Amino acid sequence: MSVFTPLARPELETFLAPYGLGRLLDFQGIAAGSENTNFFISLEQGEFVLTLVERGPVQEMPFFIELLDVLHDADLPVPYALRTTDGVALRELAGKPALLQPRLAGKHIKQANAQHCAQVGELLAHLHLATKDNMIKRKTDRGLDWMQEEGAKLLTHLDTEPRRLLEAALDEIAQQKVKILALPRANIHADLFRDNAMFEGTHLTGLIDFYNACSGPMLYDVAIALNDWCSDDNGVLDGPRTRALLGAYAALRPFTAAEAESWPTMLRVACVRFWLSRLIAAESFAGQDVLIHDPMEFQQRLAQRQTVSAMLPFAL
Ligand SMILES: Nc1ncnc2c1ncn2[C@@H]1O[C@H](COP(=O)(O)OP(=O)(O)O)[C@@H](O)[C@H]1O
Ligand SMILES: N[C@@H](CCOP(=O)(O)O)C(=O)O
Repeated sequence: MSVFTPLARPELETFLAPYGLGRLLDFQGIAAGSENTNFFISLEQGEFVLTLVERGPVQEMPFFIELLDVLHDADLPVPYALRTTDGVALRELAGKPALLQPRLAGKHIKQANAQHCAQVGELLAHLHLATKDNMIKRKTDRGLDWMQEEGAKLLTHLDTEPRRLLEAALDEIAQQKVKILALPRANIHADLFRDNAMFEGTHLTGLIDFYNACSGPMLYDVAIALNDWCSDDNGVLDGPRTRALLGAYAALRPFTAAEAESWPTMLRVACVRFWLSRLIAAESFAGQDVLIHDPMEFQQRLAQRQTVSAMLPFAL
């Protein structure tokens, strides 16, 4: 489980009172998630999620709150910080920054099909279109510099084969960095995995967990999503799901020629990002009661992305 900070009913009741949403009926810690403490909260006036921010860029909470307001105002299905009757969005509980958000309907899906992937592509394009002309600047703390720095440190922890794979990827990042950073930018989710989307049947009801969101190349966001939504169990990209996600995205925001050229590199960079963060998490949380994702999954995906056959549909 990942409830890092347990809460007692009286402190919750005191915290929730200023929202004016009625009495606390029930609350339950959420086991899923690996970064923050989350609770499902039932109040007389509805269902909510309380998040205590445990790690990561705590000082940048105003960015996340502003971005979610922008996306909510653009009618995208995202949570957003509710305000107390005095208008306060970011509060503190048990010494941690705390937010109350509406609970989105739906649940995560494990097995994605082409219909799910098309909706993910469409929503991702809407997210980028809603922010690309008024991007709220935030440099990611897990960008190319971070990959180069952490990757170099981790090389010595790896066996020969994965070390060669990572070395080649780090060399490519060094060579392609300028090109990657010059690609078209917007605010990006940067972690659009299956466990950050909610579905009712094949209908995408929401996107959650914006704590990796930043300003960055839109193509990077597409590559991150594709690597999770469209990989098979061997890390190979599945044709129908890949075409569905890319086609739905490009129908709303056509890719540029520069993006098409950088596509194979971007798929590899997106693998490196999560291979490294999972290796680091596996080392730092070993033996603890924290959800750790398997680093091997991204090692395997990176190995499979050495040759990329899926072309990016782009506007001429
Ligand atoms: N607004 C929300 N609506 C519905 N469920 C949510 C919402 N926010 C979080 N959850 C639930 O909590 C779980 C963990 O949330 P997440 O933001 O992914 O945590 P973490 O930041 O720790 O990874 C999600 O998998 C989801 O089930
Ligand atoms: N979706 C990621 C976890 C989130 O990344 P992090 O760097 O914020 O831990 C994964 O599956 O690895």
